[in-house]
Amino acid sequence: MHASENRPALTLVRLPHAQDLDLPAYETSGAAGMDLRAAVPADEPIVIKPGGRMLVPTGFIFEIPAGYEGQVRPRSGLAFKHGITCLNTPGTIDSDYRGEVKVLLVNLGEQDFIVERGMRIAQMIIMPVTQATIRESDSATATARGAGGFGSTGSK
Ligand SMILES: O=c1ccn([C@H]2C[C@H](O)[C@@H](COP(=O)(O)OP(=O)(O)OP(=O)(O)O)O2)c(=O)[nH]1
Ligand SMILES: [Mg+2]
Repeated sequence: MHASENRPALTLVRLPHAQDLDLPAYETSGAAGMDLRAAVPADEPIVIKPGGRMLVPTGFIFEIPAGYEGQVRPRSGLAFKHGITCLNTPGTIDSDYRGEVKVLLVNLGEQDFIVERGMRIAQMIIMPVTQATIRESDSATATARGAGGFGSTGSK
């Protein structure tokens, strides 16, 4: 466990359809993310067809502390074994969002994928984030790179 004084406080609000689900938690002491579980009805699993996408509820509101964002990222095991990933990865959870966190899964595999209740479908990372001040200018300042990009410095 890392020193608690360095950890931002995260409040989770459990929604009625998540009553029996485990609270999202870090699975190991050094885990970067806490796993998110599918809050789908036990008798109505979600089926994601090959090439299809589905929005999967997690059953929780995350009150992300000011100065942080939530990032919803895929789990590598699901990606490797089933071709299941998050379509909009990393999903952005704003600190002022008070709706249920949902996970947009896409099936890049060849088989139907069945999302069952309580399945760990993605992970949530809490990251510091900054809002810039924004101003408009007529021209950009000069640099050595200039407008070069997309391989302009060579491949070796
Ligand atoms: O994977 C995700 C991504 C987003 N959200 C929620 C939280 C986030 O704060 C809100 C808006 O997300 P985003 O800004 O990425 O979507 P948008 O299409 O720009 O919607 P909006 O106009 O509501 O900002 O949707 C999720 O629950 N899961
Ligand atoms: Mg937005």
